[in-house]
Amino acid sequence: SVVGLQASGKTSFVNVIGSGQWSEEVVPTVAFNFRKVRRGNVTLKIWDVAGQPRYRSIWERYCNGVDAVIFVVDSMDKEKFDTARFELHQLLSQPTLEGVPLLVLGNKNDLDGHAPVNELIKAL
Ligand SMILES: Nc1nc2c(ncn2[C@@H]2O[C@H](COP(=O)(O)OP(=O)(O)OP(=O)(O)O)[C@@H](O)[C@H]2O)c(=O)[nH]1
Ligand SMILES: [Mg+2]
Repeated sequence: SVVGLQASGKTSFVNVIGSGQWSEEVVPTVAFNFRKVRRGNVTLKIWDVAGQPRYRSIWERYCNGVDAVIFVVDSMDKEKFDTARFELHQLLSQPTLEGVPLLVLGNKNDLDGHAPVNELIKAL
């Protein structure tokens, strides 16, 4: 399951994993997208969940029972780190998520001025 604030780049990330292609033509996700991606003998079933405030309460439903959660952060958007931190910790405090592996992915690090990893760790 891929979650994180709106415009952090979740759908773009899943597109790149799925088709190896980057597109500027990405629209904000409504609710969620489901995508199956095959890599060798592995099939990834990916929930790409919407990040706008009204959808955040459904994250838990898509994270509950998965093999891993990826929390995507826009490492350029420092003003949203506090909100990202709040939402991440809110999600992790759900009893249903106990023991689920988590990857925090600092995205948009192609842009000049993005927060380095240790700043992201501190902020989140
Ligand atoms: N420079 C740069 N831009 C990115 C990157 N990833 C995504 N973007 C841009 O960020 C914007 C939002 O990307 P989306 O993939 O739609 O973000 P999202 O997290 O799926 O957003 P929601 O579906 O609304 O939750 C788009 O304009 C993307 O082109 C990246 O790694 N670098
Ligand atoms: Mg999206």
